[in-house]
Amino acid sequence: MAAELHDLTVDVRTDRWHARVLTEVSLSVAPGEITALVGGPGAGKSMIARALTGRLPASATASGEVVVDGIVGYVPQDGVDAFAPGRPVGAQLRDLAGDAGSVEEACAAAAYPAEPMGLLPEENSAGQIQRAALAAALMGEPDILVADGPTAPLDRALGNVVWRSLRRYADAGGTLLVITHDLPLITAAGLADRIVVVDDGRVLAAGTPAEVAAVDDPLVRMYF
Ligand SMILES: Nc1ncnc2c1ncn2[C@@H]1O[C@H](COP(=O)(O)OP(=O)(O)OP(=O)(O)O)[C@@H](O)[C@H]1O
Repeated sequence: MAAELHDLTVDVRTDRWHARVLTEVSLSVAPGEITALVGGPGAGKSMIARALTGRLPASATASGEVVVDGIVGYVPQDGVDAFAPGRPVGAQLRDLAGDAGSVEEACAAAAYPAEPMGLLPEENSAGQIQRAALAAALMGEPDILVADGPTAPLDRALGNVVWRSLRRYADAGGTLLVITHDLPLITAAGLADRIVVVDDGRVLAAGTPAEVAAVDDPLVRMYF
């Protein structure tokens, strides 16, 4: 099932400030593909992920359209946010799964080891809790998975394991949007089917890696 944004504009307004954080963002994420969402700090990547998963902040007002059909899984930028505080991760994963088999399967896919399961979410390291959050998201058997930096706190070896799992998820028909700074790695490995580049809340380029690499824009070229 596809996930789409049509002309999404998002403003955030707090007591302290007001800003337009997304401007007329349109994008489409297709089943069976890995779509990599890239951009610099503050470009609007997480806001796009939050819009697709119905998690825009309360301070946000949005116009445009979000089209998402099916079960949506979400890996937050900080894996801790996928869990309630004060209860061991393993217990929370078991609550989600209902049976131990699927916990093991999801943890293996997310490369989340057994050792930190007895720890609270906030006691897991950044790289551990991010993998636990991916396991939790996979356990929901989502049609659409939006993962905000699932490999960001991982080293290359573990990152490769997680990327291979994400590839398997897409190959099985899943619709996958991944926010990542691993673009050189995943394009070299042929892992990204489509790339969306954002800057300052706007889509600068979108298409296959070859199409995006050919875009004549200095900001886009910096990624290749
Ligand atoms: N809850 C919020 N309230 C107000 N503004 C926010 C909120 N969350 C993000 N922003 C602002 O929205 C803009 C886009 O932020 P976003 O988190 O989407 O960036 P990003 O591309 O994911 O960046 P990074 O790579 O640093 O995580 C930024 O200017 C940020 O300061």
